[in-house]
Amino acid sequence: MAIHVVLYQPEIPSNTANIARTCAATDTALHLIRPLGFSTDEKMIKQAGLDFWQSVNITYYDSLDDFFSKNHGEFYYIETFGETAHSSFDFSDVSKEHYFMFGKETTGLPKDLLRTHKDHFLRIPMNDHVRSLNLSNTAAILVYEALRQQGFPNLK
Ligand SMILES: C[S@@+](CC[C@H](N)C(=O)[O-])C[C@H]1O[C@@H](n2cnc3c(N)ncnc32)[C@H](O)[C@@H]1O
Repeated sequence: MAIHVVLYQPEIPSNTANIARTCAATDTALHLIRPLGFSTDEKMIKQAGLDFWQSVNITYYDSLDDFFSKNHGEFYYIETFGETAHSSFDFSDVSKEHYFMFGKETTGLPKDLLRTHKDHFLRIPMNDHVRSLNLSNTAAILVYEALRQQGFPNLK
């Protein structure tokens, strides 16, 4: 899988459900870093009507360190305080693993990631009428930007 969505401690179930649907529709891997603000047990998934959940390639992690120790590739941090537009990087190489990490709804990504990865922090351009975009919209924007650059492989 060349495209990966990584959610850092997501809190709102409907956001993760929307993102999981996007991942299911685009063969994108989903990585969830705990703690999660909701349960993902079978009963909850069934009650929420998430019939696509089983077709998403989901991996769970106990911490950021756990995530980084198990994944290798190009990491991008999608955050309002990024200084580079999200479309400025080349995601077109399908032989590479592109990881897009998104922050939690209330507080975003940990600021200390900036110290070592500042040049890979990407912002989706917007004005200052709102503090941020909805998390699930931002994931869809990044996934589809990467897919557009890759020519929408295996999608119709
Ligand atoms: C609701 S935002 C909250 C984070 C934000 N730093 C804050 O505290 O105002 C949740 C997540 O959505 C993503 N996000 C929202 N708007 C964004 C934008 N314009 N550019 C990049 N990422 C954005 C980021 O991944 C962010 O961590």
